[in-house]
Order: sequence, then C-alpha cells, then structure tokens
Amino acid sequence: MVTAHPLPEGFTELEVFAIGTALLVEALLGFCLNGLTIISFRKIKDLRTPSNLLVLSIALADCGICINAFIAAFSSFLRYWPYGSDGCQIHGFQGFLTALASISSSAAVAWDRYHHYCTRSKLQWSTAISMMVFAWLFAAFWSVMPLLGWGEYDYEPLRTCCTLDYSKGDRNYITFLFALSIFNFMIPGFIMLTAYQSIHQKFKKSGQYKFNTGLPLKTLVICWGPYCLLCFYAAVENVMFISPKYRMIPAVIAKTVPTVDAFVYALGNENYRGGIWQFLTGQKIEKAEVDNKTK
Ligand SMILES: CC1=C(/C=C/C(C)=C/C=C/C(C)=C/C=O)C(C)(C)CCC1
Repeated sequence: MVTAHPLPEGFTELEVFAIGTALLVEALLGFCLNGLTIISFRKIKDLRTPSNLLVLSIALADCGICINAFIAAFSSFLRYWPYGSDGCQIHGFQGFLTALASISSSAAVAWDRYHHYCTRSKLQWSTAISMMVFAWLFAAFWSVMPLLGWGEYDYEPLRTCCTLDYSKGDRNYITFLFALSIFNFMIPGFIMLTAYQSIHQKFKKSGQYKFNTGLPLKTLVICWGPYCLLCFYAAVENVMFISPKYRMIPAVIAKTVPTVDAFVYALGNENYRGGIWQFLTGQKIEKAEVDNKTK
C-alpha cells in the first residue's frame, strides 16, 4: 500500500515517516495521559469538584486533538488522505473544535484559580458547567465558520491532514485569522497572564508556591505561538516560499499540547495527582485530602 502512493511534494521518505511517527507518539501519549485524567475523574469521588470539571474539559478537548493527530499519523503512513474532501472538512472542523475548546478551557481554569487563590471564592457547580458549555459552544462557533465560508479548511502541506487554509492570503482569510486570533489566542492569553500574575504575587506573599504559575501561559505561547506566527506570516507574504516540511513543524508542535497539558493541569495539580494515584493504586494520599477540604 505504501509503495503504491508517491511521496507528497517536498518531502523525502524519511521525513514523511518521521512526521507520521511524531504524530503517532503525540497521539498515543496524549491519549493515555488524558484518558487517565478522565477515568480518574469518573472513578474517584474526591476529584469530582467544580474546579476539576474545568480540568476535565481540557482533558476531553485534548483527547479530541489526539484522535485528530492519530488520523493524521495513519494517513501519513499511507502517504495519502483516504477520506475524501468531505472527510478533510470534518477532520479540519474536529481538529479546530477540540483545539479551540482546549485553549478556552485553559483560560477558564486560570479564571477559576484566580478566584480560588486571590479572592477566596469557591466555584459553584452551576458556574463551572456554564463555563464548560460556553467554552465548547464558543469553540464550535469559530470552528464551524470555515465550513460556512469564512475561512476555509484544506490539506496541510503533507496532504495527509486538514486545517485552516492559509495559502491564499486573501481578505476572507485575513479577516478570519484576525478575529480568530483575538478571541482564541490573545484574549485567553491575556486572561491567563493576569490571573497567573496575581496568583504568583499571592504565592510570593505567603511563601507557599502551590504550583508553577508560569507553565500554563508558556504552554499556550510555545505550543500555539508557531502556528500563530505561520498564519500571520501567510497573511503578509507568500507562504509557499517556505518549504512544505518547515510548514509542517507548527502543526507537529501544536499536537504536543495534550501531553503537555496533562502534566501542567492534571499531574501538576496536587489534588488531581492525588486522585490519579488513588485510582491507580487504591491508596488515598492524606495531604491531598486535607488540601481538598481546606480549598
Ligand atoms: C490558526 C490560528 C490558531 C488556531 C490554530 C488551530 C486550532 C490549529 C489546529 C490545527 C489542527 C488541529 C491541525 C490538524 O491537522 C490560533 C492558535 C487560535 C492562533 C491564531 C492562528
């Protein structure tokens, strides 16, 4: 099957194999870690708090990114896209929906943590559920737009996965890109920056650093920044001058998000880590229990 299909233009055999393998590893690792986060939430009663519902929302979205990456890995190994042009539109939509839901849920977690640590107000179930629903509907709104004609989904340079078509650089693309990045990158980034700065000040005053306040924003900027740069570069210059293999790098970096998020939001969170440990070993960690109660 592999030999029947020619290599995509601009890629050597080794490069296609390397990208497929990277996508597969990202998909499997991210799926296992986020799957563990989701199952622990289901099984461990102590984990089922309104704040952790937002962490669950990130994990669900990240599992969606992994499914997207898995399909991309599979077709990379085939060297062609076997699902037709409708399949390409669905793949682009599904990837965008879950990626944008992951970004807005991360901003929701930042907002919740700000209130938890700085204003000492407790998140209610109704608020947490509303925020989660809003994050997903907001992501659905932006990801459905290219299907309706504002922006467009098309093949990535490797031609084995689909995303926003940045190759045209016309007015339709530019207006969509600007609106998309303001509402799905800059505003969530600003919420995270201000929230974690305030939390950092609070931790500094008390001398107790409960978690690394720099990591969530760094994750957003490092994982999504290259994609953002590529898309903005495409808005002002002819992106076709960049070699297809370099244009695949931001997509591969972005798909590390599920793995990184699992470490930052679930395993990097004292309470959640305790719950995962309890799910895996059956042992309850007393400190996590105390922390939960003093929350
Ligand atoms: C374009 C763009 C963004 C979103 C990118 C997304 C969501 C990419 C998803 C790609 C996928 C899933 C590819 C699958 O093969 C941001 C970060 C909001 C910033 C502004 C530019």
